[in-house]
Amino acid sequence: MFPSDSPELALLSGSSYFELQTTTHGGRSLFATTDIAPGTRIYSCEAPSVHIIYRDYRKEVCAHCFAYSASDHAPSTVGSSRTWSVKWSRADAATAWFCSNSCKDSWELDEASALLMVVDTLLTKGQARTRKRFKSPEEELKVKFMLPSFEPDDRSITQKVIDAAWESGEALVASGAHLTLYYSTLHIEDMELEIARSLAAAIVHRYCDEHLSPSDSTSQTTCNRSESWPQLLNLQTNELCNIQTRPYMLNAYLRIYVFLSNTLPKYLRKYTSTVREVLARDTGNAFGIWDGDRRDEMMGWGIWVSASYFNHSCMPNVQKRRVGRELHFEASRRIHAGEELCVSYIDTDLPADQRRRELEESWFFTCRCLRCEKETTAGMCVRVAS
Ligand SMILES: C[S@@+](CC[C@H](N)C(=O)[O-])C[C@H]1O[C@@H](n2cnc3c(N)ncnc32)[C@H](O)[C@@H]1O
Repeated sequence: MFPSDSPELALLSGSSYFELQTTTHGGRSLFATTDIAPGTRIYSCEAPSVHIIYRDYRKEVCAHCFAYSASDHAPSTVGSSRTWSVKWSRADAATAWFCSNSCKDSWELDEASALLMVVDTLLTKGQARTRKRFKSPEEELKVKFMLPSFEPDDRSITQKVIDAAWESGEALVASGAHLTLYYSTLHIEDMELEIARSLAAAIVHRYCDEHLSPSDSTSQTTCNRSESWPQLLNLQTNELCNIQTRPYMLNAYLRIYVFLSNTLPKYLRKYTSTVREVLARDTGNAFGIWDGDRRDEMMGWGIWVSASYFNHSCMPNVQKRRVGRELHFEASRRIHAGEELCVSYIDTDLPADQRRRELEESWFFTCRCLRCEKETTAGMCVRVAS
């Protein structure tokens, strides 16, 4: 059971349909405290604490409600360009697009919004400053050994190795001349820039949360970040299994850390520990922001902190639906008091071995849901019998 002042309980205390429990098979999970009729909205999570819309979609996805202008349901006001026409722009900042003036107004109420656009432009300019060529093979070699590097099939990754790699990153950031050379020859790639943008968004939100006056903190301006930083930190971390599965990601993470540490304005640099903290939690806790129900295109992703407490089942009883910025969770069948409330993270029509592989490779866990347990047991019986 969770103490009454635990961050998890504070976060989920609004629901009369469930309680948080610790399971033997899959960490913390939500359990029904009452019988629930099909179609009942069990929970809504207001807005992501961290999110990113990929650059390629910026003109087509409303910066506030994530409506997609090129979807089948787009209103006729969207012209042949298939982009939204309501804009927010400023000389030293990236432009934001909206599906309506009311979305623009709501977005502007959050004081982090304009700052994010300024930081976005700094990052784009920063990327251009990382494109210097090496003066000589010796210089290239020198830069190569400034940070540790991991190969795709590296089997040596332990928590100690990861900690040491991050310490090297911090030392490089503190190093002056080495940093200047490393940074200018980084050649930050577009996907790394996207990750850097999402981490910069988390940093800006932390900064704004700390610098909002107490009177503001109860106003509408903070409603988009009702789930605060300590609650995000309380999410399960997947750092070790993520890096053990994809060691090369650590190379990218360190490069992004150095890039942000040297690109962000000085007043944001004190928050660069956010980079590792978010990267340890986004894998396994983030939800994709998709274009619609058909899930053809992922336009970005976000962490809706309280929504991350729903475990997975290959026979789910809860359906997740995004409505604008909100995530809604509804009973997909009759649920009895005491049942675990689960959504599905993957396509549950896949055969057992494919589901298992996808959950292990992309979500880093072996599924212990009732269906998988049954199918595994049945498989074992068949193997014994044959
Ligand atoms: C989004 S989090 C869900 C909340 C998590 N249980 C916690 O304590 O923070 C996903 C993680 O929960 C666990 N999990 C979720 N569904 C599971 C399942 N069906 N079988 C085993 N573990 C599961 C895995 O550790 C997975 O990485």
